[in-house]
Amino acid sequence: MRVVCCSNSGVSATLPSFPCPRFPPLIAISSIRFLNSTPLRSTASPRQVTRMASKNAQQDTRLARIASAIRVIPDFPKPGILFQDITTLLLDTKAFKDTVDLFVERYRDQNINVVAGVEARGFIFGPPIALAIGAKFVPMRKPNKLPGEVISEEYSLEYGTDKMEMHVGAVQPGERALIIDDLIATGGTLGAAIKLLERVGVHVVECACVIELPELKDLNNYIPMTITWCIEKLTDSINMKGNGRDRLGDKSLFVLIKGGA
Ligand SMILES: O=P(O)(O)OC[C@H]1O[C@H](OP(=O)(O)OP(=O)(O)O)[C@H](O)[C@@H]1O
Ligand SMILES: Nc1ncnc2[nH]cnc12
Repeated sequence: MRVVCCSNSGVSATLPSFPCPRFPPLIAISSIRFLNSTPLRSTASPRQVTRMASKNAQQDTRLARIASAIRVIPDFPKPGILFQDITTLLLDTKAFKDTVDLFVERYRDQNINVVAGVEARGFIFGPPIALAIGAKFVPMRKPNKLPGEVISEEYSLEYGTDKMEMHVGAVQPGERALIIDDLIATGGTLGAAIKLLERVGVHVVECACVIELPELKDLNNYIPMTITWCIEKLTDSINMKGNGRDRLGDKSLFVLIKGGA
């Protein structure tokens, strides 16, 4: 999987993971990571360089606002989970608009016909993006929710399995799709959405999420390995190469914010 973090600017924000009191206030950003920075081309004129620099600064501000509008609630829905709560992002009209705008800016010239949103939180971000880029919105639902004929795909959760469904006829072979969800953890959910669309001949251009969580199994893997290997893995993570690279196979993933484990 290729992971792209707000690659237009080369910037993504990082959410802190820290012990919080229950229902903490809106979090502050601990750091902003500069990733995949697009080098300024030597052929750019001074005016172009200034314009690019000011665009990057504008995107930094937007990502900082988005990151600080996401609330982290420890031990929800069960002990040990740091829940990334995007409902507080929806309360901040500017941060919500910035979130939608960043996706729209990336996808509006990509000839995308379908925005597929994953239930439930992909239904929040998907429709405004679909409307803005002139694509139809297709809901990817939990089982037994869609009334018409469906195709379905089973996928693994940490414990057990789940199923995702899509209406037959909602998409056509050859269409170009963007898959939207709020968050990627194991990648099982997005993987199922990719399979469903590809089974009916749709080209999945990219998956996009607001937040990416690091894969816990990656972190566990650090423990028994050699110090050199650990340093390499950590360097990869810092450069956004290691984390979650295999979660979606070779499919590209675009994320705005890196959440803590
Ligand atoms: O990458 P994964 O490990 O598959 O996890 C990510 C999924 O988990 C959450 O949804 P959840 O299943 O909690 O459903 P909900 O949005 O209906 O609450 C989240 O909104 C993603 O859809
Ligand atoms: N930590 C988390 N916060 C919010 N949604 C999630 N889905 C899976 N893990 C999650």
